[in-house]
Amino acid sequence: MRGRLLHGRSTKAKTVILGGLKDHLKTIRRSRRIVFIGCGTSYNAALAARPLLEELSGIPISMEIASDLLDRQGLIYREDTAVFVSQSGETADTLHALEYALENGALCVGITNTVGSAIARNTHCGVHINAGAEIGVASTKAYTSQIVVMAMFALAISGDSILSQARREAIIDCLFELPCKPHLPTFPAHSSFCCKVRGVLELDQEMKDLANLLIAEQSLLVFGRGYNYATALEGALKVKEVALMHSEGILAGEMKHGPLALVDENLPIVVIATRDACFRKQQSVIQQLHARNGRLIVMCSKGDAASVRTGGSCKVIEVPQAEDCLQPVINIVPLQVI
Ligand SMILES: N[C@@H]1[C@@H](O)[C@H](O)[C@@H](COP(=O)(O)O)O[C@@H]1O
Repeated sequence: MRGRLLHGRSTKAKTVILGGLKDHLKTIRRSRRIVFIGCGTSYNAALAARPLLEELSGIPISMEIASDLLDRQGLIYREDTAVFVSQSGETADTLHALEYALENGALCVGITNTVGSAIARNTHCGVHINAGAEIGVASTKAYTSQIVVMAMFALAISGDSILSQARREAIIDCLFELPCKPHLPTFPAHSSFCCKVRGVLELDQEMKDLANLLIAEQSLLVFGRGYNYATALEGALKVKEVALMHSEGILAGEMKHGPLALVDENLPIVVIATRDACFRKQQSVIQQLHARNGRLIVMCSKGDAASVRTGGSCKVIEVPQAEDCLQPVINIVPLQVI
């Protein structure tokens, strides 16, 4: 992740300025709902940002996979804000969904990586994620940058409510602690500056060793919930797209309603259990998977290995801890490396 994503957009005064949105913020805040629309990785990035968007905006947030919205001719109202998330800005289904939302009179916002793309040109306003070119077919740095931009979008529309001030400031502080390349003039000059993304990239060799163990497997499940449900979907998507191996992202809260039937001592299962409001629930999921002799790989926050080994042995990946809503930016990295 590059520092230029934040450049000039987030300040030491702890405010977020998104120039491409400033003339439309009032309309966005008055929306009846905000609908996020995308495909693949871009959809997953919006899903990762949804809890924070709901928390800070107080506006109902819906999620639409572009092709499904079009298949159903789903409802879009003139009082809606429709946000189109796309790395390339050219994905056919997302573009058609944009035409559809424009016809229905919604305010259309683009979040893209490609200046001058069709989505950037045809939306009313928007934000560029400045992630740099994605070379491979699988979006990686664009994913983490999209989450960061959507967190900044949430901060920008949340206004200046006193109630959420401490939360907003903690998120802005954490944004400064994420990047690998701290070359910004606006970066705080304190000595405890830490690059959390660099911290997680240090797991590179460990993840490659793990990948070698998984190479002969037929399938991999990834369990996540809350902020990290999207991490489970995106981790599984990367394994499919890049390793050409079957993989499924599973909402851990749905474990009892089907997925548990697949658990045995052979099928590898990644459980994302970093510290947040869902941690205890994930500990209970781990216990239930252990009870079925599941072959577990648990991702937890640094220092939590003992708390996740409850009731059995498993491989543990410890990652740096970030603010809960930005933890998906850290947690996806080991899965991308796999
Ligand atoms: N293989 C790519 C995915 O990696 C990408 O997530 C999706 C959406 O692309 P975009 O974000 O450019 O709209 O398109 C393709 O399916």
